[in-house]
Amino acid sequence: MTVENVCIIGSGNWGSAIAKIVGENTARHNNVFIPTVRQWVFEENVNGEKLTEIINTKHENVKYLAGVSLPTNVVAIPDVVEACQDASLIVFVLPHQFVRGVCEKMKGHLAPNARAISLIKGLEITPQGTRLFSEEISRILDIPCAALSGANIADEVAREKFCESTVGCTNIADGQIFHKLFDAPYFRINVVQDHVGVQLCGALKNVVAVGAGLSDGLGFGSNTKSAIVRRGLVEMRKFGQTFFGDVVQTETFFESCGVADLLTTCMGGRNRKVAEAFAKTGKPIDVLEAELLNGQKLQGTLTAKEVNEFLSARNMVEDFPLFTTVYRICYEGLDMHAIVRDI
Ligand SMILES: NC(=O)c1ccc[n+]([C@@H]2O[C@H](COP(=O)([O-])OP(=O)(O)OC[C@H]3O[C@@H](n4cnc5c(N)ncnc54)[C@H](O)[C@@H]3O)[C@@H](O)[C@H]2O)c1
Ligand SMILES: O=P(O)(O)OC[C@H](O)CO
Repeated sequence: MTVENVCIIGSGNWGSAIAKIVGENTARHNNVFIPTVRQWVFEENVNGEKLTEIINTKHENVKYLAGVSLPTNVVAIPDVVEACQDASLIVFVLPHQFVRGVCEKMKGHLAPNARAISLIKGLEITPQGTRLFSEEISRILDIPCAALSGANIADEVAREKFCESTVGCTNIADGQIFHKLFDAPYFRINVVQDHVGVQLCGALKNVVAVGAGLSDGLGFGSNTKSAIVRRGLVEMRKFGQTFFGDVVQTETFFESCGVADLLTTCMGGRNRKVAEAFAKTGKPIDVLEAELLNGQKLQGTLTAKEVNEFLSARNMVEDFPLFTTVYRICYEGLDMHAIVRDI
């Protein structure tokens, strides 16, 4: 059996939580994986010290996942080329706005047997249409790419509170390897072959979460939020059916990446939190992101804009009233009460 060499690209809130799981699993299954996991960390100064040095000495990402110990076999590296060299399994876990730039730097430096998995929740919009991040990574780096997504708020996963997640992988043998890399007693993995549906759910739920946060901020109750969640789920499935046809399976919406992630993100996620504050204060979203998230990045408003560009180009904004209303409230100054009036 080939021994797999793992690297992680990204070290934010989710990147750090997943590094804990991956580090634990490579050490446990040392007949399948080389125990050392290299993690590319976007270098920054934290209280006068380099974040990579803090991670490598204290074994804690004090900025993005404070209070959680990382396995000592996870090694932080500031140079992305050095981090990915010789890796056979590459885990991408970055805010979606940075993916293309980072992949361009990695291009031409990968091992011939490299395969990737994307944990990114977002969509890449191109003039031709939407592109999933697995496709964008495959296109730039010329390697196969699977996807992992689920009802996984990073802080809860890192504190080993039980949850599930979904791996979407068309190659069955690689799906089994990814199962070994991520599955843990507190992080149960189900592997499906619909990697498109897995990613579509992960991206679109963030737009619904913004709607749920607006509802909370305006003082509506559980019934209203449930209505937004239900309509969001309908639009997510419709988006999949309309633009990806039979490639996206209805069953995928019942996996952790589907309805479960939609629920958790609308109850406890960062998109919900910032949208609630937006409805309460009227401050610009980017100001609230900086004030409330300590360097973590919001995905839902950006995805709402990207989805709107995609739908506008096809004259289809009215077919997705919730996605469109979230966009108009966040970017066009539409009255926030439209979140219940216009959907
Ligand atoms: N946090 C969660 O609970 C969670 C759970 C599941 C999935 N996700 C998804 O995982 C992905 C990564 O999210 P996260 O929570 O790890 O990140 P995050 O929101 O904590 O983002 C901060 C990260 O972005 C990096 N960064 C900042 N500027 C950069 C630049 N110019 N170039 C490259 N990197 C830069 C920072 O160094 C840091 O690692 C997202 O798609 C998110 O939707 C997040
Ligand atoms: O905090 P959010 O809104 O980015 O959501 C986090 C995760 O995607 C929940 O699974």
